[in-house]
Amino acid sequence: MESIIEINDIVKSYKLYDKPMDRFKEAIHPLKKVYHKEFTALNGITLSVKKGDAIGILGKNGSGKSTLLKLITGVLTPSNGQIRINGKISAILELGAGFNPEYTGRENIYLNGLMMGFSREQMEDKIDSIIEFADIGVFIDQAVKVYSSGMFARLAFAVSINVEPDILIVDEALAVGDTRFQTKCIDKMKELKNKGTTILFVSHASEQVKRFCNKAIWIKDGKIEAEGDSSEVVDLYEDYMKYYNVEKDEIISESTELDQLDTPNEELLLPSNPDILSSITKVNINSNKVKTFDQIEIEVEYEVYEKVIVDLLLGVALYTPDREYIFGPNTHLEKVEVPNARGRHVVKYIIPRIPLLGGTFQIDVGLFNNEGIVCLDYKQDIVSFKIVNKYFSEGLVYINHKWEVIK
Ligand SMILES: Nc1ncnc2c1ncn2[C@@H]1O[C@H](COP(=O)(O)OP(=O)(O)OP(=O)(O)O)[C@@H](O)[C@H]1O
Repeated sequence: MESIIEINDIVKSYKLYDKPMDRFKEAIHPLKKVYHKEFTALNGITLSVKKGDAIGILGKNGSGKSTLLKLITGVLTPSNGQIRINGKISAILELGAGFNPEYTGRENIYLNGLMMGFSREQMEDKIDSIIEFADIGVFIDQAVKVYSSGMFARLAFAVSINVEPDILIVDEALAVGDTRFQTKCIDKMKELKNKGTTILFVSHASEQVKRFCNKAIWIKDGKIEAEGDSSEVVDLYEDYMKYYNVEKDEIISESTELDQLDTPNEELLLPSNPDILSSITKVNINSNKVKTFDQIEIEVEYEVYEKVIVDLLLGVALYTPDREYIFGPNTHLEKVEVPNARGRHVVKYIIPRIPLLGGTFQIDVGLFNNEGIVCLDYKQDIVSFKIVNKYFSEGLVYINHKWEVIK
């Protein structure tokens, strides 16, 4: 298949000056004295992106992700190497980039359209759907300098995904939007992906990359450390982050505390924040102390505040006390339908024979939509249980096995 982005051995170095004045001194020095140090942010990146790929870009802070995206969009030029782009790019880079702060939202839509090569007439056909998607009310006719980061994200998304790009670049922009808007954006991104748009997607939530992207690259210290199937690259990256205890952002969404939700009647609790579409209201476990091969039952009660939440899924994850992830199935992957209409629902998760050996284990419960990309509610360590046995084996988990004496 043809490649839409070809990157060949690019290097990007920045000049670092100790003082702003040094830049000026260097520019005017008659003997061309050097006042800067070189810092190489990207060092020999080679990458070929095929049309229709959704590529996740992983890497800890400062690893060079944004630099790579800025090179692809042409905001920066490489110090060395070549980039070949074979289509129209629409990018959501830093919030507010590409907007004129003095112009209104509406004027900025036209401005962005012009930069993308659309005429004013062509933009006139698109403006209503862009404004509807952004959904920022009267602010659309206010200067964007008064916008909140959430409004910026809405406008930037609305423009970028409504201008029929061949390549859509999203750098962390989803993180600022509220749940409802995130859902809308993911739906639209999926639609574009299905139509063959190539998507480059940076997210600190590596689970989002696993679920949305088919491929991923991991950038470490300005070089590609791993690339390939998104699930494999995310696992490698997560292992590294865990092993080196590298700080990373939590994926956990805002959530309401369970105790305040414990109501005796069947009336739905109204969330304090209209952005909450669904919440986990109770989690029970059948027993806090069991033996290996006993049955574990976890009952999850949750509420849906929308008429219906499309693709609602429930996940239950099992962890050791030091947050080693043991097992985390979800209803989407296992094609189980859970109730998703307005109301209070209860779903039971059953492990008929728990194979874990002794120890204390923690349970996380999460509600998501969009195949697990958008988190609606997440409760970490919500219940725990202990496994106590008479000594019969060692290790974390009992694995079926047999012994054969050969000689
Ligand atoms: N204009 C600049 N001048 C000097 N150094 C820069 C400049 N822009 C970025 N850098 C440096 O280059 C490195 C890579 O930055 P980049 O923003 O690409 O990383 P990132 O992976 O996108 O990080 P984050 O996840 O924090 O956004 C960092 O060490 C950063 O400090």
